[in-house]
Amino acid sequence: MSRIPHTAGRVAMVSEHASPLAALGGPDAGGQNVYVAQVARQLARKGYRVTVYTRRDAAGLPDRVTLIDGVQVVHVPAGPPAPVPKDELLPHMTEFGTFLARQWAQSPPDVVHAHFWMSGLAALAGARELGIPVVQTYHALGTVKKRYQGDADTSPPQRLAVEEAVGHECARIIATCSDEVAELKAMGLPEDRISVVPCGVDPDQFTPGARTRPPGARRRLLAVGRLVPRKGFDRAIRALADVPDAELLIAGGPEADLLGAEPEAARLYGIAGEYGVLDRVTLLGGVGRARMPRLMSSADLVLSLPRYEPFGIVPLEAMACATPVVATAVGGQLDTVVDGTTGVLVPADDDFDLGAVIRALLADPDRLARYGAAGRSRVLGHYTWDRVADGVAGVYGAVSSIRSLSGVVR
Ligand SMILES: CC(=O)N[C@H]1[C@@H](OP(=O)(O)OP(=O)(O)OC[C@H]2O[C@@H](n3ccc(=O)[nH]c3=O)[C@H](O)[C@@H]2O)O[C@H](CO)[C@@H](O)[C@@H]1O
Ligand SMILES: O=P([O-])([O-])O[C@@H]1[C@@H](O)[C@H](O)[C@@H](O)[C@H](O)[C@@H]1O
Repeated sequence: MSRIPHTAGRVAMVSEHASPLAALGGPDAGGQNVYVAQVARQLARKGYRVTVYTRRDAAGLPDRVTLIDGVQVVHVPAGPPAPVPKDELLPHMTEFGTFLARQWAQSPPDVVHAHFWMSGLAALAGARELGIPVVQTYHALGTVKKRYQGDADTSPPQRLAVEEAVGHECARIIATCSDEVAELKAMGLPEDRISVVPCGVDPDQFTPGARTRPPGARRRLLAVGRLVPRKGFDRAIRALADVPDAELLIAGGPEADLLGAEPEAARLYGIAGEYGVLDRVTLLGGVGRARMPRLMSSADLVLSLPRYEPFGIVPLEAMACATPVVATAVGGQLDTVVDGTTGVLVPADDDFDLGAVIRALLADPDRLARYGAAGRSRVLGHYTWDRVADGVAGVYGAVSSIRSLSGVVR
């Protein structure tokens, strides 16, 4: 592709805790980081100039980093220049918003795209006086998190009210799936200001690979995500007890040699011990982006078993690798995984006999191959980051003076 002149418009993305430069798999680094990095890259390819504002979480970071031509990442001073759990960041959003207001007064973007509720707050603080339109993507909703996590939810108490206020004030909300639209409507947010644009996958990075393993090797089940209880890795471990000829790999968390200090890793190994499958479960720790496609292609099945999931990028990555998915019938997985075509949707409730579903699939190579091929073709048709960026650019065009160049600049 030849170098593209940047003519389409200036986009400011605000992603307070989720940097496109971060390593993935920890409690606060996952899908939002991937989304921001990928959409920013694709927009730049289409001719937009994108600046991503994310919190400075280490003293030595440069003020500004070029991600690729057309995408800059700015490290915003807001709170201590050290890691802070995202649920403790709210008090630093005033400083974040003041920084944005100062930057944008000097050099205003055409549109601001805020990611997560706290970014919405900071983005509106920076953009309000200047009249710059703010587009909001929540990635996760406090109402849903509270419903499922109850007292275990460590979000600050202001989250629900701020989330709602941001939704009322922003120019447009981008929801990622129909389930999220229903949740937003239940919050009282106006449907006519909600656009649905899903998340995506890079089909050139995530490609089908050889699934060959040495003779006699166990069948491989894989689960991937931030190493947090709500991702349902415990369900995958319990199901493994009913699938005698398989191993389960779990990717997520810090680097493998630091897993020992991770309470969630200890909890999962404890469950594996209790169910007698310790010798067949391996926690890999955080797996880098370069290794992920090969890992996903090496699996016979990817298990995505969260109790709730706003969207879920992991099933798309598996499908792009032609690996069938067993997923809980929740959130965005209801849109992406087609039951009986690209995988199997299972109830999120713990009593369901997951082992039986997995055994039946592993015993049927034709079905696995069929589901894998259908998954790949589904992501190519609906879920590439390139398409996602077109959808996002369409929303920018609707709320700002940016002329949408989707489909023109390639
Ligand atoms: C609870 C919640 O808020 N979930 C949402 C969150 O992402 P959340 O982080 O929960 O989950 P996702 O499955 O969407 O994304 C995880 C990403 O991290 C990657 N990964 C994970 C572990 C690892 O070791 N290495 C690695 O690269 C995965 O390959 C994937 O690309 O925002 C996403 C983007 O809106 C949504 O799709 C999720 O529904
Ligand atoms: O699951 P959760 O704790 O609400 O919040 C998550 C963040 O911590 C994570 O960084 C991000 O990638 C996800 O999109 C999601 O927003």
